[in-house]
Amino acid sequence: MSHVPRSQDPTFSSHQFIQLALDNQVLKFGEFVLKSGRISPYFFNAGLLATGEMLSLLARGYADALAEQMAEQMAASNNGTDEQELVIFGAAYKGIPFVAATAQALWHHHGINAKWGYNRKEAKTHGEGGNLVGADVSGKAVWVLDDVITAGTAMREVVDILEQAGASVAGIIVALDRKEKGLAEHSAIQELAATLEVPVRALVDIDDLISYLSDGESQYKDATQLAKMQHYRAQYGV
Ligand SMILES: O=P(O)(O)OC[C@H]1O[C@H](OP(=O)(O)OP(=O)(O)O)[C@H](O)[C@@H]1O
Ligand SMILES: O=C(O)c1cc(=O)[nH]c(=O)[nH]1
Repeated sequence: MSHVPRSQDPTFSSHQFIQLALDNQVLKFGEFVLKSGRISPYFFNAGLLATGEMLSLLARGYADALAEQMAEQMAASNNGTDEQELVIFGAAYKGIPFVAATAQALWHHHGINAKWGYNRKEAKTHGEGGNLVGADVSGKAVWVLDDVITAGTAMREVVDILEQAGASVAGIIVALDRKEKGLAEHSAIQELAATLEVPVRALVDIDDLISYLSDGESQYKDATQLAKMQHYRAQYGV
């Protein structure tokens, strides 16, 4: 087992992330029923980002994107002298480990002491009760983190949960944007950005994956698979 000191941790690279995701079956090809009911020829199973290397790389991606957003906001406000509070929120379930790892990456790599929390899918009826865990989000503008966005249903649910808790959404970051139709003809990300009037970002998207798979050098290059993905995109993609 090799040890890479933290100071040498790589910055996020979409190419490396896709390579690791393919090598570890996080990205799989076949026939998958999605939350939206769509039948997809590919699936991103973020539950299999189950090593320290992959979790660290992903968390670095979220953290770098958040730090960039914070720097932009600071530059835009009061000559950059305002101290900005950062509250990040993981969407259950897969967003939960990612928000925790991102809070650590923000601290280690950017010196940002973010507050973090997440939701439970089933409200707890004993002890502290409720469906929110971690930092108090009431009255806060919160960045939401999730693994993947398809039709946007999960994200709309999280937005509702946060609004009911008295929070607002400051922005959204997902690891993978499948670039699919949301409620109408625009993509789920475009709809959320327009409705909430906040930045909505993805670390990688389906076009990155398709260009990776189309690369003649890639061991995963597969014309049949690519054709299936293009066919699916023609049906549901934006
Ligand atoms: O944009 P959408 O069409 O809503 O699809 C994407 C959502 O689907 C999955 O959630 P799911 O509830 O299936 O999984 P999880 O509980 O394992 O996070 C995924 O984690 C996203 O949150
Ligand atoms: O739309 C979904 O349900 C979905 C798509 C995907 O690629 N990965 C996932 O976990 N869920």
